[in-house]
Amino acid sequence: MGEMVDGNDTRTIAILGATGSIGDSTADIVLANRDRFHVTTLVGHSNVDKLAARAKALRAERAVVADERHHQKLKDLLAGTGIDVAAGRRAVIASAAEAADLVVCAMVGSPGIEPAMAAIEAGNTVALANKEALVCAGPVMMKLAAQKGVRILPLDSEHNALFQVFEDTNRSHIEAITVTASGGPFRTWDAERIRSATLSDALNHPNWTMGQKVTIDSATLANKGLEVIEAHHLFAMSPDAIKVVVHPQSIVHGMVHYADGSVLAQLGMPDMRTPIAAALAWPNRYQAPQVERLDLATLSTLSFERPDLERFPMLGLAFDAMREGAAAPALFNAANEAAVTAFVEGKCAFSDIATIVAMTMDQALAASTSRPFASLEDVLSADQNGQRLANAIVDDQLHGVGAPS
Ligand SMILES: NC(=O)C1=CN([C@@H]2O[C@H](COP(=O)(O)OP(=O)(O)OC[C@H]3O[C@@H](n4cnc5c(N)ncnc54)[C@H](OP(=O)(O)O)[C@@H]3O)[C@@H](O)[C@H]2O)C=CC1
Ligand SMILES: CC(=O)[C@@H](O)[C@H](O)COP(=O)(O)O
Ligand SMILES: [Mn+2]
Repeated sequence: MGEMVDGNDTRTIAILGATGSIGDSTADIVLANRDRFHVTTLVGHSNVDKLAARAKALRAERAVVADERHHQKLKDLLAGTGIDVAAGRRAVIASAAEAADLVVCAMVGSPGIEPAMAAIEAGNTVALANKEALVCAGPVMMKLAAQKGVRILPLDSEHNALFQVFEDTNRSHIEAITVTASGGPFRTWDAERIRSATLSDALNHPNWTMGQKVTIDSATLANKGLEVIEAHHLFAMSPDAIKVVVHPQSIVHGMVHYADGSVLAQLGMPDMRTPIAAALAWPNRYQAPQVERLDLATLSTLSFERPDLERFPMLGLAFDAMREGAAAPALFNAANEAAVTAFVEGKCAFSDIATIVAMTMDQALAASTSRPFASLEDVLSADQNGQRLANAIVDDQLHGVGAPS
């Protein structure tokens, strides 16, 4: 990536997931720093109206839609603009592999694994929001990044916070890191009420405006579980050195605990444009004029509490998966993706998400000897296996049991 020497460099940037929530925040930062970026490719899945509008607004070279059924419409929308158009999964992966100073990986879920790996294989710096890709591919992805000398810049707010602290301090004598959790919309709900939570309840995040899947993950605390595994790989921290604390205001995003008792933290308003600006500008700083400035005296209260693993079993399951290693994190993620889809489709109750994940992991791990992943194929196969098992549990065992009436 081009280093900022005089503060006037221009970075080429590709954005995968350009039409999503992270895509929105990334576009804001690019537009606020227009002369800093040259946008190569924007990738979306099916929202071609938004993709075309964004490609024009960001003056992108190319727009790629993953779902080929929308190819013609995208061509029509961008006719006469000079913006190239492509479609299909191969084109998405090829976009990630094109030379760019930064590839923002912000697709949701395991479909983002191969594009992220392709970007790293090509030697591109990756700005990673798509935590599921790293959770699934962990050691394979980190090994490839090390081999290729590729830096993975975290966009996830907590990991970006920790990255910022690490960048500014000596990375020795670290005892632990803390990832904060808002606690989600059900932080104060009792177990019975959580059991029958509706989709609209789950989408009512107290602090962050995000895509549907990560918002539901925040409600189950699966998001925090994924983030713990993400931190394990990104920062090479042992499972015992990764802590989670519930912090309902989402102002303190991450903390690093040192051997002398010091704890360094990064703070900011809950707005993804701050971590995105920090990652896209690294090792410098760019403008994020849209972000409300932090005023602690106005906020007045920052509170912290322990997570409750009984009401939120997904967090404990994620710690188990991280400690088990090998296929377990990919299975955890795959089962969660399938269970969240089932919940969204009304096929299971909110609390069944954890049941489906626990059953999937028990079945999968009992049926195979757990060996470390050697390749991307191992990762993709565990993902498919986890999705298949979880979907079978939804169809065969939970059918009609947990579904809301
Ligand atoms: N939103 C946030 O604040 C945060 C998000 N993250 C992580 O970032 C990732 C993205 O989250 P978010 O932006 O909220 O999600 P959204 O659902 O808002 O956006 C997802 C994006 O991915 C695209 N997409 C979905 N499936 C595919 C596919 N198969 N191929 C190509 N593109 C695809 C969508 O296209 P289309 O619009 O056309 O469907 C859209 O651009 C997730 O992994 C999430 O956990 C992490 C921290 C914070
Ligand atoms: C903005 C971001 O980074 C999200 O991943 C956030 O962490 C979600 O909030 P929760 O703390 O509720 O999971
Ligand atoms: Mn996060």
